[in-house]
Amino acid sequence: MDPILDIRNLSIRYQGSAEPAVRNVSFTLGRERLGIVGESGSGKSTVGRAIMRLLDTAELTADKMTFEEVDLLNASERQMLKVRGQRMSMILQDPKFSLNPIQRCGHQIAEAYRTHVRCTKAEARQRAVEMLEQVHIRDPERVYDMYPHEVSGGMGQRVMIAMMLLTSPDLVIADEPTSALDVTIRLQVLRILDGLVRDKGIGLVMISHDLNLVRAFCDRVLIMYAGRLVETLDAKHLDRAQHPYTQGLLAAQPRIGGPRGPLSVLDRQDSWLNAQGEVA
Ligand SMILES: Nc1ncnc2c1ncn2[C@@H]1O[C@H](COP(=O)(O)OP(=O)(O)OP(=O)(O)O)[C@@H](O)[C@H]1O
Repeated sequence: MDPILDIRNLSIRYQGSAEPAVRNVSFTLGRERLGIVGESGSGKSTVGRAIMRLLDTAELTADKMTFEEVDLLNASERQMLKVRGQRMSMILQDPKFSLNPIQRCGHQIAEAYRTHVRCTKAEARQRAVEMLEQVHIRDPERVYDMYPHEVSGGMGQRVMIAMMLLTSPDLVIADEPTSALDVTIRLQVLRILDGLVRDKGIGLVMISHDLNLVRAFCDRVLIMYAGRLVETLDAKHLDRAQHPYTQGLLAAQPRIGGPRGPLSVLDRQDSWLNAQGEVA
């Protein structure tokens, strides 16, 4: 089956920056959960925003960058408006910044529905309530009428996912979707995302700092370091990592139940990148 995403040699340089934020990154995505892991500033979110074509202030080059039949390098903004929000969606870390603070949660979902589908206000409301049910909100009529500041972080994140599901996207990019949530709520949100991959066959890109989370949740993992893709591994075979950066990340993970001792600290080496700045 053709991949949902096919990216070859993607490089991105922000205007005014001497160094590219992303260099020669290549990967494909099928109907699977793909993790992108790396430290802060390694370029993970830049890759996510590039796929959505949300980088106005950056120069982007690639040999190929396609989403299904859409050529993301050459698509017009008009085409992208149709693709973005309908066939591909993004979930960000904190719903507080994504939801409109002065509109009731359900109203925001209903209005989003009406931008895509011609229908009455009552039909849009009905659809919004159904979406809230789909993300396991127990009392959807009540949550429909709540303002974003009245719902918890986990509930807000589910409202965002409900909004995203309106158009049955094929690709979801989740950028640290659970970092602001406590452990039990995090599991609920992950279960919903997992259901989307299993039941609806979407492709999910999960951007995260958390190697343990990605290891448990994803099928494959891309490891980024200093804008480069240093390694791609099956999540269940992370322990077979060859690159010293990945090995260092794994060694730096605290282990519950293991012997206590000082946590290992990642010691970066210039030799991880060669003189041309490529992965050694
Ligand atoms: N709008 C921007 N303008 C200029 N430089 C930027 C911009 N956004 C990000 N950068 C730079 O690009 C590099 C990659 O940033 P990016 O946010 O993609 O990293 P990240 O791995 O997602 O980090 P984090 O985990 O902290 O979100 C960093 O050096 C960052 O400072």
